[in-house]
Amino acid sequence: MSGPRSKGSGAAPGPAPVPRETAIRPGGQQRMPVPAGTVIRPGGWWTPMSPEGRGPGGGPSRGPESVGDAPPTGDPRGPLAPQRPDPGSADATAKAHEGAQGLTGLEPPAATTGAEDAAGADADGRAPRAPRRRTGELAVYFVYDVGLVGTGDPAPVLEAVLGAGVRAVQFRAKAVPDGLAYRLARAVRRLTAHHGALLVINDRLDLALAVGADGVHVGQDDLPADVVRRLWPDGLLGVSVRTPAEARAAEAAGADYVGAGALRSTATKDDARVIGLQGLERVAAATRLPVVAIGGITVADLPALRRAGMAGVAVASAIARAPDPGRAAAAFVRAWQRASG
Ligand SMILES: Cc1ncc(COP(=O)(O)OP(=O)(O)O)c(N)n1
Ligand SMILES: Cc1nc(C(=O)O)sc1CCOP(=O)(O)O
Ligand SMILES: [Mg+2]
Repeated sequence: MSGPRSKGSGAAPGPAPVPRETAIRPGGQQRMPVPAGTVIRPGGWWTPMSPEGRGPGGGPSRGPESVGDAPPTGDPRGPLAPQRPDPGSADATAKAHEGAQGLTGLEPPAATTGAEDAAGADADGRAPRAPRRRTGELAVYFVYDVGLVGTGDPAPVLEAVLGAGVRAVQFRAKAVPDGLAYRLARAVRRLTAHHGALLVINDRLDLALAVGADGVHVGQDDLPADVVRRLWPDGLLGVSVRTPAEARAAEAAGADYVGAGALRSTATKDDARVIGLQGLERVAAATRLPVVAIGGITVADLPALRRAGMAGVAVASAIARAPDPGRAAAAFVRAWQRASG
């Protein structure tokens, strides 16, 4: 669903089964088709790509075959352990995409995970809030960029980040083979659901549906926002904008929030166009939608971004590349609370 080759993170296609470590380089992105007429309903490995070959937090890289070693959810079979699909659920849809590797560890749709309270129960504490009503949880929105973190087990980074109070994760996998992207996204779904956090998939409606994500984020060169909204009426929909006009169009198309940026240039997305703080302010003034700033954001930016009317910050490298991602995430959460108080 992305435009022709978004830059900033890409992967060399890897053979099946999952390669032990897949190098992430700019390149093409494969697609997984959504069957026509699909009814759309809401719903570990660790091989970070640091030049030193060390994982976030300084730990060693681990191969995918160690997935079952350290289950994040208490499932002794590990994060990709088989789950029984609910017929008609996104899980069942996903099973159809399993292929020869037989991994079936898809988390059920969010509405049935049992994580509803943490996932945002209504004031009465009974009914889970629909993803579209949870934009307040985008305050510190972690972009889990496979180009930064690698194709290894998402658990160490995400357990740390989610444990630090981050309530929303975007899964961004550029130029990653479909099967691998699916398995990674499924593991991320499992972890986010366990923590009651939102999961938004970058670019790809098909992948979002396949793993039972809460939403999808599309840019100006991706599948048009009004088309996504028509196909997924209940999904949380984010749209990237740079101008007031784009923000108004996103609102008209049915977006739930806009991602605005870049605040500054960033190695995570080398084709990002900088609009700066003033550009962000202009976007915020043009729409009633929550505006999430993105692009090179650090903790020190949060007070100014809050004053500029931002509803949140989307952050990749300042967390993923930090020596201790959990600590970095906690600093963002604290700084946002302070800036908002
Ligand atoms: C929260 C948020 N805002 C903006 C973007 C950028 O989306 P896009 O312009 O489609 O670029 P890619 O991320 O697809 O390269 C985003 N991902 N998230
Ligand atoms: C994914 C993305 N979109 C951008 C935009 O300007 O639209 S900037 C960006 C990268 C965000 O990562 P980091 O926090 O490492 O800069
Ligand atoms: Mg995009």
